[in-house]
Amino acid sequence: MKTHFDTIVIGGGPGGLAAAYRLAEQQSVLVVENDLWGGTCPNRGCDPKKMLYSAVEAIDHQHTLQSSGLVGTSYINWPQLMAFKRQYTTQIPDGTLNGLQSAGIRTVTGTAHFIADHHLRVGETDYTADHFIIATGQTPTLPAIEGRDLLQTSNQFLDLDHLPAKIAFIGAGYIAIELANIAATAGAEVHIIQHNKRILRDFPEAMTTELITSLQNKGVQFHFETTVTKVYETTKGLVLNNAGGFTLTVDAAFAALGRHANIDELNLPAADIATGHHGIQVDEHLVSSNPRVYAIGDVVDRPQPKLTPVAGFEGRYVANQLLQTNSDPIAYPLIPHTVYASPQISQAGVSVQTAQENPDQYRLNQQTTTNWYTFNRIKEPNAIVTTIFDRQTNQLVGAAAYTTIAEELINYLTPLIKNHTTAAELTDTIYNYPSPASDLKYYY
Ligand SMILES: Cc1cc2nc3c(=O)[nH]c(=O)nc-3n(C[C@H](O)[C@H](O)[C@H](O)COP(=O)(O)OP(=O)(O)OC[C@H]3O[C@@H](n4cnc5c(N)ncnc54)[C@H](O)[C@@H]3O)c2cc1C
Ligand SMILES: NC(=O)c1ccc[n+]([C@@H]2O[C@H](COP(=O)([O-])OP(=O)(O)OC[C@H]3O[C@@H](n4cnc5c(N)ncnc54)[C@H](O)[C@@H]3O)[C@@H](O)[C@H]2O)c1
Repeated sequence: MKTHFDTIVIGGGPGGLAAAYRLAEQQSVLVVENDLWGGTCPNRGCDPKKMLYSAVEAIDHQHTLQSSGLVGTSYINWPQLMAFKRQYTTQIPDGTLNGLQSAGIRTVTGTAHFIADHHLRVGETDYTADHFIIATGQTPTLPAIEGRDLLQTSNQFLDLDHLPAKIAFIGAGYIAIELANIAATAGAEVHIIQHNKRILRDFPEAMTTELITSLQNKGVQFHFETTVTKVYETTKGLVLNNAGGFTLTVDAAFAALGRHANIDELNLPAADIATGHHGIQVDEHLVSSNPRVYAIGDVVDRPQPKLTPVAGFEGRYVANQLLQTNSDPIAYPLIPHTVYASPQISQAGVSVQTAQENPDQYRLNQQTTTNWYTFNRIKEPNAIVTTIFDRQTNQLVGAAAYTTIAEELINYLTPLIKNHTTAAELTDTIYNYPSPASDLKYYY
């Protein structure tokens, strides 16, 4: 059995797979995965979350169109919605494995750990390689409090057979907000417990404040400036409390206060691979402190957002470095982000906060677009689109949107920012009318 490879990839998620497929065009490649082939995004992240969100979007539209001739109400049948999600997720691990094997990539299921500089052990077998790519991702973080083991995480939420009647989320980032919105729309009583006053700290505050109201209208209850210090079980359910007098009894509680890098099992000191607070330290070429070893995706200690397209971009970048088709330091394109709530908030490029802090450099154009045809047609209750311009060049440099179509709007605006497209150039393009794209010139 072959045990030496040109490159060994540790982790079969979006980052590792992007690297492996590109490398396999010219190299012998082994991928090691210790859990679900395909990684977080398709098994217990982006994709299953958005399968559940499909029903939420439909209910939201039905709700807002009630006064416009759409009669009747729908509700979510959780077990059926979960079956719909599972139809998708159950195919992922085998499909991923078959895809890799068809591309001539060797695969091993097991936990990889280093035993020396270029030596990796999986189970009883030792493997060597000229290069390694660590793409082991992240795991949900549980708070260091009494009773923490009673808390569940997004992994369990996205695979619940039955929706508990009363749910708490600890944290108010992407995961808490997206899952709380799904649970509340599906009929649960939902509480969000946040240690400060801010939700979704990377998104514009004016928009997150609107989102709080929108979620409250769905029945979500926020407990701000509240830190849970103890969790325990009673016959009535799980009790979350703190010494300041906060007590909440729920049927299930989910920790959503961030994720940490999967590095503990890798025995990184054996290969002299340095780590920081947020994972594996890498240079501008994504090389770790060991020149044979690269790291990509969520496991990396870098400021870029931890998102699937970022992991894939880094995977392809490292493969091209190893195939010597690119030797430049990594240069990221614009990275749009969306929180899939009701409505969505999306942004790309220069942030609203940066623009507000630098008024001499940037001009902000914040428009309430609720009454524009596009938003009125779907009875959007409150839509805001903010565009940001460089004062010197008058070029579009950033955008943020608060609407049910924010994800698509930001997908249109991202290339306009990237290509420095002017308003005049936009009027030379014919888009389908009426559609979100035919509004683009009005954001200038
Ligand atoms: C609930 C949720 C929703 C999300 N929604 C979105 C979204 O809407 N859009 C978006 O862009 N991103 C989203 N993300 C983030 C996205 O899932 C990650 O950014 C992406 O999966 C990172 O890819 P990766 O390859 O770096 O890591 P992962 O996908 O985590 O893959 C790493 C793999 O390595 C394996 N592994 C770990 N240790 C070892 C070891 N020692 N040996 C062998 N294998 C190992 C793991 O089992 C895992 O399969 C979401 C995440 C979560 C949790
Ligand atoms: N739509 C998307 O693209 C999407 C969706 C879900 C997840 N993700 C990715 O997954 C990552 C992890 O998501 P997340 O929501 O777990 O993390 P996050 O970093 O987005 O949010 C963590 C939240 O927990 C709060 N918090 C931290 N410590 C706390 C404590 N002790 N008590 C109470 N609250 C506390 C923070 O203030 C913050 O609100 C995201 O950063 C993102 O990269 C992306």
